[in-house]
Amino acid sequence: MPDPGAPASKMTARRLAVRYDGKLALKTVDLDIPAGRVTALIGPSGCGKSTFLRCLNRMNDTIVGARVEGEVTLDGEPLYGPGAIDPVLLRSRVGMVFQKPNPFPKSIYDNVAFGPRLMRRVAEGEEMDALVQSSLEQAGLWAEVKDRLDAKGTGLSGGQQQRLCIARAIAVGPEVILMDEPCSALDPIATAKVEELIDSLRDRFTIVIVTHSMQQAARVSQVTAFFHLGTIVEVGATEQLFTAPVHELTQGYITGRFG
Ligand SMILES: Nc1ncnc2c1ncn2[C@@H]1O[C@H](COP(=O)(O)OP(=O)(O)OP(=O)(O)O)[C@@H](O)[C@H]1O
Repeated sequence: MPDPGAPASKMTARRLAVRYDGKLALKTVDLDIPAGRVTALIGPSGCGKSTFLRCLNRMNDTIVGARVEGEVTLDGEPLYGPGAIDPVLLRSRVGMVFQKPNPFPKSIYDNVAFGPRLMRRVAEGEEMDALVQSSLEQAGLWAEVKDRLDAKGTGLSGGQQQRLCIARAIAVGPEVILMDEPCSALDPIATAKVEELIDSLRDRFTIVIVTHSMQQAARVSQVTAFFHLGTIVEVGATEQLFTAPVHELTQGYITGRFG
């Protein structure tokens, strides 16, 4: 029987398959992504985690030779095929934060204002100032940069740059934030800050994170999906998956026997 307390699915994937130059990288994956939760995607290198993540905001469209089959929905609306959401609108609803912090070579302020300006979301001046401030506050960076908003974003530390990229993603008002190994280029202190931030954001956003660190998945996520050779072997509540995995392959991976 369905659990009445379970959150609704914000996004769903059905029979999702991806080929690169004809070679199958993701094989008929089904996954429900619950609203207002952090979903972690784990698994050995090359198992298809990033490929899956990129399907959730059509980033695979930008890769020559990539072909996506199957269905993905956002609040029930299709991302692919007839009646699909416009990809530009989709990327404002489903934002992305990459492995390596990639601020634009612009001021801290202009980094955050970039998306809202492009989409003509808010007027310049007070309204934009307020949006920049609130985005930086939500990303836990405001206190550190409020006196130097004109300084280059690229001059910040790695951890600050990654939080700036999160502020930039937040500024366009997304509903879902995808993160592809967002801490892999950061030191442990910067990592801890970003992890705290992820936890604080899940009230307002649905988050999907690819991580190589099982400790990180256990710390930040409520749901974990274990990928292996292009398929999902097991998905469930994070605590359950790490303490009592059902599948032998999951057990092998989380105990470090392979991967
Ligand atoms: N742009 C691309 N062109 C061709 N093949 C690709 C491309 N991106 C990924 N692949 C292949 O698709 C498969 C899945 O890769 P993907 O990067 O999604 O895995 P991953 O689990 O995220 O790996 P990692 O943990 O190492 O980042 C791999 O065999 C990879 O070589």
